[in-house]
This record gives sequence, C-alpha cells and structure tokens, in this order.
Amino acid sequence: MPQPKRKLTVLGATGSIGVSTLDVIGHLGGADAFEVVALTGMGNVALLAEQAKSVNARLAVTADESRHAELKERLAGTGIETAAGASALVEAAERPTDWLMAGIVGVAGLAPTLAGAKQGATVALANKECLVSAGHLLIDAVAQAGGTLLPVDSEHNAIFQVLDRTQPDAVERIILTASGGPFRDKSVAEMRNVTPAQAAAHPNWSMGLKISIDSASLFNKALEMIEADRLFGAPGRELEVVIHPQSVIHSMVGYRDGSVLAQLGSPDMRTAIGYALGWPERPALPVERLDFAKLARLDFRAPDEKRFPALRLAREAIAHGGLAGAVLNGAKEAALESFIAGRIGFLRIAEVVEAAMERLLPELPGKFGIDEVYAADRAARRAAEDVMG
Ligand SMILES: NC(=O)C1=CN([C@@H]2O[C@H](COP(=O)(O)OP(=O)(O)OC[C@H]3O[C@@H](n4cnc5c(N)ncnc54)[C@H](OP(=O)(O)O)[C@@H]3O)[C@@H](O)[C@H]2O)C=CC1
Ligand SMILES: CC(=O)[C@@H](O)[C@H](O)COP(=O)(O)O
Ligand SMILES: [Mn+2]
Repeated sequence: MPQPKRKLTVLGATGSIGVSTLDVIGHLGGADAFEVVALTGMGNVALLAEQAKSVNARLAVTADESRHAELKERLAGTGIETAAGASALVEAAERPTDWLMAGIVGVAGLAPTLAGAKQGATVALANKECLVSAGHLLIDAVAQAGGTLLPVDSEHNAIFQVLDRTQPDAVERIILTASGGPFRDKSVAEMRNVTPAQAAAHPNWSMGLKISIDSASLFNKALEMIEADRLFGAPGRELEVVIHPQSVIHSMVGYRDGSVLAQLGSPDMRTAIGYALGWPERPALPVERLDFAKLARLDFRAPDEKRFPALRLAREAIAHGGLAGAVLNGAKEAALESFIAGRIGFLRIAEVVEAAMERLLPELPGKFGIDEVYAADRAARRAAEDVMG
C-alpha cells in the first residue's frame, strides 16, 4: 500500500520565505512526495499561479480581493480552486494539513497562523510578528491542539537545534547573533538621510523588503529578542545580543558548565526551512557548505544601543510583558511603512516606536486575548501616526 502523502500549506508562498520553502519542497520530491493543500500570496498572483501549478496545489489564495479575477484567469482549466481576502486566508489555514509554513510578513500573518495552529498542524514559524504581538496565545493554541511549533527564523532555529531540552536548568544564556545590518559602522549623522533602498541592502541575507530594513534599524533583532523570550525565556536565563558581521553563527546557547553551543551555516534560509520540514530528521539540501579556511575569521562586538535604540526598547517590552510586544510591533510596522513611503527619515522609526510605547504601555490591560492584541496593534498604529503628524 502506498503511504499517504504528507499534507503541506504555505502561507506567504510568493515571498522570500515562501519561495525558499517551495524550493526545499521541490528538492524533497515536490508533488510526488507531498500533497499541497494551499498556497497563499497577496499582490504577486502571477507567481502564485505558477507555484500552484508546479506543485499541483488544491487551493491558491490571494489576500488581495481585487486580484482574484486575475488569479482565477491564470488558473482556469487547471482544477485548482481559488479564493481571495483575509477570511479566505484563514479558511485556507484551517484546511486539514500536517505542516504549515507561516511565511506572511507582519501582524497580517497572525490570524491565519493561529488558525493553522488550532487545527493541530506542525507550524513552521518564520513570521516573528505572531509571537511578538500575541505572546503565548500562539504557543498555547499549538499545545492545546496537540501540534508542534518549530521556529524557522534563523536565530531561533539555531537555538532550537542546540538547546538541550533534557536539561533546561543547565541553560544560562541565550545569545542571539546580529549582523548589524548595512549601517553597522555608520554614525548617527550618516544614518539621518539614508534611503529605503540603502536600508534594504542587507550585507549577508537576501530577504523581503520589510525584514531587510528592520535589520538595518536593528528592529529585526528587537523583534527577535521578544520572540526568543517567548520561545526560550525562563527565570535565570540571560538573553544577549552580539554583533557578528559574517552571519555564519546563527545563534548560541550558553550552559552552566561554561560550554557554548552554536549552530553555524551559510546564510541561506533553506537550511532552517528544511530542518523544520524534515524534523526530527535532517534532509539533504543543496545549500553552500561552509569553507572555514576561506572564512578565516569570525568577528564579534557589543551592540551600540545609542546608535540603535531598538534593542533597549525590546528589553523594555520584555520587562513590561503582556501586550507591550504588540505595541512595539504595531508602532514599528506603521513607522516602517512611513519610512518606505518617504514620509519620515530612518532615525524617526525608533523615535516613533519609543513615543508610542511611552504613551500606551502604562494603560495596557494585563490579561489579554486575541481581541486585545488587535486593539493594542491598532492603538499603536494610531499613536505612531499621531507622533508622525
Ligand atoms: N526572508 C527571510 O529570510 C526571513 C523572514 N522571516 C520572517 O518571515 C516573514 C516573511 O518574510 P519575507 O518572506 O522576507 O517577506 P516577503 O515580503 O518577501 O513576503 C511576504 C509574503 O506575505 C505576503 N503578504 C504581504 N502582505 C500580506 C498581507 N497583508 N496579507 C497576506 N499576505 C501578505 C506576500 O505576498 P505578495 O508578495 O504576493 O504580495 C508574500 O507572500 C516575516 O515575518 C519575516 O520577518 C524570518 C527570518 C528570515
Ligand atoms: C535570516 C534571518 O533570520 C534574518 O532575521 C536575519 O537574521 C537578519 O539578520 P540581522 O537582523 O542579524 O541583520
Ligand atoms: Mn532572524
């Protein structure tokens, strides 16, 4: 009897993570090995349609209702179902699947990712904004449904790989590495007038526009600190960030005997995605192997929080707990969109987030559910807009 194929859904299939995920799926057998339940995208319906055909997906969904007619036309006669809009994304994520990639960017990914978690799928989590904004709601949803949450963000995937879960008390430090981004060595004055294109030019990783710019402001690392706190935080465990310009060590865990375990690899997300798809096994992948003699050296230095205030704001959000992450992220998303649109300068991003946090943190409810998360996100965007004028 042939084994039933493993069912997969990819949210955000047309993005950087989504394209890498489909590449990994292709290397591991594609439509012969997997049944692709659903693929989702937003504006890039041409790519979405091509992807859906290439893996013989059951359903293709665009988040943008105005693009549905085009998607339908591109998939006419293929038998692939189509749908559009925010609720269609959630319905796609609710369709029974074994494995779901959460690869939508921003808090827009929260509702479909939660829906996937609630049906008990293994959730491969690239979208960090879910954990930052909704705290333990996602982790609890996975646990209640009997599913598994596998971090895909390279740092958290690295920590997951080297964390000895049989000895939680032996872990004393979680060390996130940060490339420092394209402005690692720039002064505040030099960063004042940088353009979105300069900010998006990541030195090591090829990624979507928003995460690339977040790496430049170190807000990516700020989000990752909160993400790490949600995933691996425990009393007595320190959370550190170290600048490591080569992005070869993806993160580290320090133990009470002085050992530090690190995961290394080329800056290629297919390793983390493949790990999450194959877990607990490691599939063979055509990722460039590290050549240590060629690398010759690995560098480290402390982050400069005067030039990059994002890390300090992340620590404040972690210390405050609850919905502070939703406020930091909502304000950051609003400020980032304004920077991309040319409405504010690069340095204003951190100023806007700090002002929104100062305004909103004192009045946040301690207990929260999903409605309060969205309310905090909306309030943060309003406060950010207000500060930006
Ligand atoms: N790229 C990377 O290497 C890494 C990314 N991550 C995280 O993974 C997530 C995805 O990042 P990345 O792939 O770079 O992002 P991209 O911008 O490249 O892709 C985003 C995906 O989400 C879709 N999308 C955009 N807006 C919406 C929306 N409002 N509703 C539904 N779908 C939407 C896009 O559709 P379309 O393109 O069709 O418009 C696309 O499929 C982010 O949370 C990021 O922080 C984490 C670690 C590494
Ligand atoms: C690939 C990945 O996980 C990104 O989040 C990457 O780590 C960004 O790099 P920096 O934020 O360290 O510049
Ligand atoms: Mn990362």
